[in-house]
Amino acid sequence: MRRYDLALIGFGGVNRALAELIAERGDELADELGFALRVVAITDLRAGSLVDVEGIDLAPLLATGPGELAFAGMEGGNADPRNEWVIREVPADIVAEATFTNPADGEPAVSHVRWALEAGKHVCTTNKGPVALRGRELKELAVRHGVSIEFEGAVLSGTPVLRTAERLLSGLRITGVEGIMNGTSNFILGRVEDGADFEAAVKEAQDLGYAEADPTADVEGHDVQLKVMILANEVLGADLRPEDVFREGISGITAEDIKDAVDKGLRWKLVGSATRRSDGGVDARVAPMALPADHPLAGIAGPLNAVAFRTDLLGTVTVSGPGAGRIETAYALLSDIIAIHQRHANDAAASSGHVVEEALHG
Ligand SMILES: NC(=O)c1ccc[n+]([C@@H]2O[C@H](COP(=O)([O-])OP(=O)(O)OC[C@H]3O[C@@H](n4cnc5c(N)ncnc54)[C@H](O)[C@@H]3O)[C@@H](O)[C@H]2O)c1
Ligand SMILES: N[C@@H](CCO)C(=O)O
Repeated sequence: MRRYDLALIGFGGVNRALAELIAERGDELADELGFALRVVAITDLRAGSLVDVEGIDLAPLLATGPGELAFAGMEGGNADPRNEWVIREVPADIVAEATFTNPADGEPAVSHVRWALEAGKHVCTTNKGPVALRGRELKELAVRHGVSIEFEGAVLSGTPVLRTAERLLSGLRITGVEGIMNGTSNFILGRVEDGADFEAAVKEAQDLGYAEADPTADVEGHDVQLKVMILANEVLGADLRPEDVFREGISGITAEDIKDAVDKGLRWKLVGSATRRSDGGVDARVAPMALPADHPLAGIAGPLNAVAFRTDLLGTVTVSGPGAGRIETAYALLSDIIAIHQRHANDAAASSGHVVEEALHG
C-alpha cells in the first residue's frame, strides 16, 4: 500500500486536528482510501520542531495541551521551528502548511510553500495568504516541479467549494459568486442577535477555534477579502489584488442595528461577492448587508457558510457547509491529500510516496 509521509508546518488547531484524524482513524482511512499517512516532521513557532523519519508517535503529543507542547529535549526535537531546513531537507512527500494567515503579504507561509515546491514536495494548505496573494506564481512553480499545491480549506474550511467549481461545474459559464464566507463574523452576528455582547461573542468564536489568530481579520473583513480574491481568481479567471476588493467589516454594526433589522424582518450578514462585468473585468467586494429573511443567505447561521455560483445553464448553484472549525478544516487537508493521491498515484514523481509492505497491513 502506498504511504505518504507528511511534514506539518504549524501545529495549532488545524494541523493538530489532522494529526488526531491520522492517529485515531488512520487504519480505517487507509482501508478506505488505499494509502497510509505518517507524520515525519512537525514545526511550530511555540513548540519548536520534531523530526522522526520513522514516523512520529502522535499519541503523547496529542495528550499534551496545545500551550504546553515543547519539542526541545525530545529525541529529534529542537526549541527552534527550523522551518526551512525541515521543509527542504526532511524526506516528506507532502507539506501541510497551517500557520497564521498574514493578509498583508502572506509571509512567512508564502516562503514555506515555495520551499516545499522547490524541494519537489506536494503542498496542502489552509492558509489563505499564499493562495490569495501569490497563488498564480505558486501554482506555476508546482507545475515546474511536477508536484501539486492544493488548498480546499482556504475557502469555507472543509466544505468543498473550490473543488465543486473546478470539477462539478466545468462546462458552465460562471458569471459571479456571492456568499457568506467567514464563520467567525457570522457566528458573532448570530450571537449578538440572540442578545450576547459583541466582545464576548468574539471570545466564544476564538475558543471554538473559528477565529483567526488576530480576530480583527474576521471582524474587519480581511479574511473574506482574501476568500473573494481566491474565488475570483480560481473560478472567474481574475487576477485580483487586495486593493481591487472593496472591504468593510462588521465592527460598525451595533447591537441596536441588529435589533432594528430583526424588527423589520431583516438579518445582517457579511457578504462577499465577485461579479464578471460585460467588459470581462471583475467587480469584487466585502460588506455587511441587511438581507430580507427570505433571502437564501439569510438563513445561513452560526459558523455555517455558503457560496452561491451564478451560472448560465443552471442558474444559481449554492454550496453550503461549515465555514470554520478545527476538525472541519483538517478534513480539507485530508481532501487535498486525497486529490494529490488521485492525481499522482501513478506518477514517477509519486514513487517518493513510500510503499508499505502488504504484510504489515494483512
Ligand atoms: N481554524 C479554522 O477554522 C480555519 C479554517 C480555514 C482556514 N484556516 C487557516 O488555517 C491556518 C491555521 O489555522 P489554525 O486555526 O490552526 O490556527 P492556530 O492559530 O490555531 O494555529 C497556527 C499555528 O501555527 C503556528 N505558527 C505560526 N507561525 C508559524 C511559523 N512561522 N512557523 C511555525 N509555526 C507557526 C502557531 O504557533 C500556531 O500553533 C490559518 O492560516 C487559518 O487562517 C483556519
Ligand atoms: N477565521 C476563519 C476561518 C476559516 O477561514 C473564519 O472564521 O471563517
